[in-house]
Amino acid sequence: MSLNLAAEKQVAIAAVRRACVLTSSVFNKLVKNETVTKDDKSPVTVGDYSAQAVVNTILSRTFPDDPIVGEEDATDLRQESGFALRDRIIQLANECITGELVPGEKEEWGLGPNQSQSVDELLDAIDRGNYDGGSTGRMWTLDPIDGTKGFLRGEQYAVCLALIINARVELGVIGCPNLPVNGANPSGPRGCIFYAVRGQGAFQVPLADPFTTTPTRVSIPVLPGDQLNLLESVEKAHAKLSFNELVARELGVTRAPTRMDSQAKYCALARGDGGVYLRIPTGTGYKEKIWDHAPGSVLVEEAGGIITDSRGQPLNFGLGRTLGENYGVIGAGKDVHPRVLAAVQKVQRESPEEA
Ligand SMILES: Nc1ncnc2c1ncn2[C@@H]1O[C@H](COP(=O)(O)O)[C@@H](OP(=O)(O)O)[C@H]1O
Ligand SMILES: [Mg+2]
Repeated sequence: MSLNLAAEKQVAIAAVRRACVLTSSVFNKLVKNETVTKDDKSPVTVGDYSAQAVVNTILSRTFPDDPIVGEEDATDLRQESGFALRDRIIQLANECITGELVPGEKEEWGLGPNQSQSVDELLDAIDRGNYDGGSTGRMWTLDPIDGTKGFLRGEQYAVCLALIINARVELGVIGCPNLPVNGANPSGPRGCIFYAVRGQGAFQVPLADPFTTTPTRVSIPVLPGDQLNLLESVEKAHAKLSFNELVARELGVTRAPTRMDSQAKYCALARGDGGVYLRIPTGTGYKEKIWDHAPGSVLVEEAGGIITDSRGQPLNFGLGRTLGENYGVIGAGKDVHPRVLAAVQKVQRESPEEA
């Protein structure tokens, strides 16, 4: 049975859009600014905290009883050493919250010129992301800047929000400020929001105007082997890319892989930008976080795809803040997924040093 979730969807899209405006402006003000050195992580810290403050403020107003599993917590900002950072974050969050309403937004969501928040209110909002997760009831997952490395490079990153009910992802919204609106035209206009409610399909809307534009339904086309390519992380520490090469060979994939940071990969897969999402653990014991996969997985499933781990099991969003022991992630269209899974398992058997 499909839940309606119309109100949740509307609020989540609005929250993600606001957070994308905020993170884009942080990038333009701080990262492009010559005074920030290449290794300086402060823009991403400022962007992460303030975007989480904004999204959680909106969720607290609209769904006050829902817990939130968010990536950040405000402990560091409550110490004296964090006060300078805290003040920048509060200012940015309030600028974002008090921006004029756009069509589709409502003042009772805590948005608009009269809704400025106190320091304590915003720190408490950040800390509302400290829920431990679990297998029952409703909870939101939030990654305010997924793909922090991509954000700093001016490449792909995403603002990612999902609603999980009884361990099943029912709603996912992903904002991609730097993703081309049309995957076939990489130099064209950028900035999209993708969303899906389970049972209702997957959609793309422009980030600049998500409520008044007719949504485009996205789905994964049936692709012949020679048109497939692998969608994979940029960061070598996040996934075993040498394993992907062996799987590509096994599948007869001739196209070069597409490397991009963040859940923008799930979005690219969902709209048929030629791919198979493949994330094989590097063997460090790292556990995947639920906020890094919840919205992307429902989006791909609603676009007609399948998401499993390398055993062929569904991802388990009911174990807490992580997905538990890491068996990786495989995402592909329904027709292709069984072949990818078989190829992954074959490489695991035949090249155990890679598995
Ligand atoms: N060793 C590791 N293995 C797998 N994923 C990791 C990892 N270390 C960090 N990550 C996660 O990978 C995410 C980025 O995904 P991708 O590799 O697809 O771009 C990061 O999200 P953040 O950037 O929000 O921290 C982080 O949560
Ligand atoms: Mg992340």
